[in-house]
Amino acid sequence: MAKSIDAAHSETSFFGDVCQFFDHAAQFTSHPEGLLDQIRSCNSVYRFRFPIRRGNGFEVIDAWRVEHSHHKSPTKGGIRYSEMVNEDEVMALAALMTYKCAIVNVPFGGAKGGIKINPKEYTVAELENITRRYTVELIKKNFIGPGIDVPAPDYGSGEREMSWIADTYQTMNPGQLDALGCVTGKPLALHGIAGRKEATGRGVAISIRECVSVAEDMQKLGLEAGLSGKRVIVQGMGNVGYYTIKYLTEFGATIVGICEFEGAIYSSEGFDLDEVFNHRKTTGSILGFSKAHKEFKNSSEGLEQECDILVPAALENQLTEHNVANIKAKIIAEAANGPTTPDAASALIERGCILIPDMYCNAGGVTVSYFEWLKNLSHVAFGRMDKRYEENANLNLVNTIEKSTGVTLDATQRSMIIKGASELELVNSGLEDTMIRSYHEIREIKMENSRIDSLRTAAFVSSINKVAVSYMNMGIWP
Ligand SMILES: NC(=O)C1=CN([C@@H]2O[C@H](COP(=O)(O)OP(=O)(O)OC[C@H]3O[C@@H](n4cnc5c(N)ncnc54)[C@H](OP(=O)(O)O)[C@@H]3O)[C@@H](O)[C@H]2O)C=CC1
Ligand SMILES: O=C(O)CCC(=O)C(=O)O
Repeated sequence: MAKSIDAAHSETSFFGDVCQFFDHAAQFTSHPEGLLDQIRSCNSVYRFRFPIRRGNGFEVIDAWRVEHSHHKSPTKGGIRYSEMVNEDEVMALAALMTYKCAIVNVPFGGAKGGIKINPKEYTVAELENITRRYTVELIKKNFIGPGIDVPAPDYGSGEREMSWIADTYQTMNPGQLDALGCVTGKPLALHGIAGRKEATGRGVAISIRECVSVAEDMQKLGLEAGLSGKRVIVQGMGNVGYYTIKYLTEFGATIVGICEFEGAIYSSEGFDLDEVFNHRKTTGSILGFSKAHKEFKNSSEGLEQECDILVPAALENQLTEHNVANIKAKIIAEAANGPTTPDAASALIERGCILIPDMYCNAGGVTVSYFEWLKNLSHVAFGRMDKRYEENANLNLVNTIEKSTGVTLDATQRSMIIKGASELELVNSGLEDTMIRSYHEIREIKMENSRIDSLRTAAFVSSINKVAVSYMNMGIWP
């Protein structure tokens, strides 16, 4: 059967790349081509334009929302604010959301949004107008709602934009009890959830920690198991990159390189995240940091320096046929969506590198978004009902044990045992469990079939199978 128009996208397009990875993995499944075509294609592509007032005139803004798959509702995915955004990119990112949610068992279909602006060139008031008008356009076409399609932050957007979306949706839907579940990544004060801002980076760090914990796999790379002392280069110090560095450092890794838009820095002794962050904030550039041993005005040279692990956490198409030969890392952790082209990925795999695929590696964000959505639907913070109950039960247990054994715990031991879990602790525990479990799920799929060449192929096999089961169970209506 002929492939859909979507799948036939140019081989050089980002969506084409995602379809190429999909098709490679699909050969390890037994689904009919019609079903595979349904899974692979984007179900709804909404492209729209709207005007905003600017200076003495007005400007027309291009925007998109793509719902890739409705095998589960709502659909879910961030909104990218970037002057480079285009329809192909939003389609690719929406498709990745479908596979990502399936891998980590988050019960959503995939979606993504895009607004074609460079947010740095707009005032806060203009950004608010753009975001609110974008939301209204989604409402008009039924492309947003707690049970329909739930946006979140992505490149160029964050808590502030999510607040404007929530407020606009709530205003346009007075009395809708679950209205705040229309978007995730909101600030805590607007019923966001503790830990969402850090979640993607935290999840990336956990995915890497899990990967390097498998001694058998590390031995093949000539590396010791464990993160301690592993040299890491991170590209992008935005939301995802910043928290990835923070948690990798906490887990014992050494950040030897950081690459940003304007250049890259390298130090074999490792960087302190906040020193570099503050230097960039004060001077406007990562370059000129006094503790760097080397610096590169051409940022991509930073990716090619000596390290064990490379974490692209900025944008797609960073590792390509043009630079892959110079990459020294043995492990590539795709914190960004789509940072490695299919050609570069094949070269890395052939060389024996481990590639932790984006659709798993950065799934911590949507995992915690799912927790936020659940919190919004239940109208109660996690831990609120049971924290005190748990503490009282633990206290009774400790008292009973002390009494029967004659051993008295000191104050620190007592409070550690008695303490009930806070929302943040529950969120982090759910995130950690999800990332660890999913890593081994995809690794197992790879190990079970020697023809499956990479964790990405295994991840696609896992998600194709899960989405296929949903579609088969749903049947076709009418
Ligand atoms: N936010 C989230 O929860 C999730 C994000 N992702 C993905 O992670 C990636 C990063 O997103 P996020 O951190 O949210 O975005 P941000 O906008 O917070 O940060 C992106 C960072 O990357 C830098 N950057 C951009 N281009 C380059 C480049 N060519 N070389 C080096 N640095 C560059 C930016 O620099 P500057 O400051 O100069 O603009 C910025 O510091 C994207 O691919 C996104 O889709 C995936 C899952 C969830
Ligand atoms: O948190 C979410 O819902 C989605 C985040 C996102 O856009 C992504 O994972 O790429």
